[in-house]
Amino acid sequence: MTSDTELCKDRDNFPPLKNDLILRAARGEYTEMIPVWAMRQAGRYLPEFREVRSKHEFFTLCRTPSLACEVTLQPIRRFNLDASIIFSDILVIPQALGMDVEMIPGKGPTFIRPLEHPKDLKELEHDVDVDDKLGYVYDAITLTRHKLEGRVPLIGFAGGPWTLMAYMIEGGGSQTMSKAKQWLYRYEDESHQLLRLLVDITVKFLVGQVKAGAQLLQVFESHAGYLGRDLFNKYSLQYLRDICKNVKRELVDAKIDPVPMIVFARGAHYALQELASTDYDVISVDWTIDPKEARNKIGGQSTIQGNLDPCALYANKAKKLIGKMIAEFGTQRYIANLGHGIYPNVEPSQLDCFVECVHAYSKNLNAT
Ligand SMILES: Cc1c2[nH]c(c1CCC(=O)O)Cc1[nH]c(c(CCC(=O)O)c1C)Cc1[nH]c(c(CCC(=O)O)c1C)Cc1[nH]c(c(CCC(=O)O)c1C)C2
Repeated sequence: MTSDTELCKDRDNFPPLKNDLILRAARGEYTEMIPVWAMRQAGRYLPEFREVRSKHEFFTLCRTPSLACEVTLQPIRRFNLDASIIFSDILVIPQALGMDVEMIPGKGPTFIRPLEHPKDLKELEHDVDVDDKLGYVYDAITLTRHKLEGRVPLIGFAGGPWTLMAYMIEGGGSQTMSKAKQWLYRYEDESHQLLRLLVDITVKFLVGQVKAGAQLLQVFESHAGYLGRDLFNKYSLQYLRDICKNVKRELVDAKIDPVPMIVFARGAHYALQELASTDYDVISVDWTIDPKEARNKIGGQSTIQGNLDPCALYANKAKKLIGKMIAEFGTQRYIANLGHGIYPNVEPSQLDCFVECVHAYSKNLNAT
């Protein structure tokens, strides 16, 4: 038996992939049924996650490859999902830049000393060795690729630069993002400086994740909706575009096949056309966007991911809502998902119903 410590470093002998549905959908190839996964599929709605979590602090889970691997696999054991996503958090990048973040029960991630003024940028570690600081994520990815035994592809991820900037300034969640937006209006140059720093680190981090075994990548620009068209175009779009372009270029330069990339700019209705003109292969949309409108705006060149309201899983007639979503998106160039992360009080059986319904309905539609 090879130990976890050895498997964490073995990037050469991954088991062959048995289910490539999501990769085919991302590349625009035919899929006999719609691939499906759920954002935050590893998490508190699963009793087995709460059990592990009760014994370990959140960031200890992220930093311990065997634990991160275990909670990544939990939803894969239970449901017929078509992708796994490595258990980690978008806030590991601010941590790598030298900021302390704690997970406070009932409150969520909290920065001990958020950025208050542009002069605080000097305190960040500008020459951070990403591969060294975040090597624990790479080890978790490599180990998980082995332990998945090729059942489904493994997704790596990072936060979008504006979303990370917002957390670094707000110090945690916020209703308005008014402190972070104040920077955008008042300290334009310093905002761009911070966003560029985040882009550089994110590119290295995502390339490192692919080298470690990630088979797709998703960028979570979860706070896009706070911006509106003008601020989004100025402070998010170009940086999201650069991340994708640079990750793909660096992989080609390193003679590694680029992997499909997904962008989730939550709330960015106004930017669907622009996002479709970037190099991202998949545009992920939230539940407030109408499927047909999304298709029209995004066009035929990109795959769409989304977008069931996470609360629709509570409905007595969830199957009907899932059927409607599939009928509207169609079965091709489509990855079924929720419009945002699954909530902690969802019953695991409700996610099972989502997965099974997507598969059954789409197989049926493809057969007719
Ligand atoms: C399970 C979990 C995670 N993060 C947090 C939790 C719950 C904390 C706990 O157990 O105490 C805290 C945790 N981490 C964060 C939050 C949101 C805080 C807030 O804005 O109020 C919380 C509660 C920050 C965060 N973290 C993440 C995002 C982007 C996605 C999104 O928009 O939801 C964001 C915004 C990404 C993330 N976070 C996580 C994953 C795991 C992989 C999976 O999807 O299964 C991923 C992809 C894991």
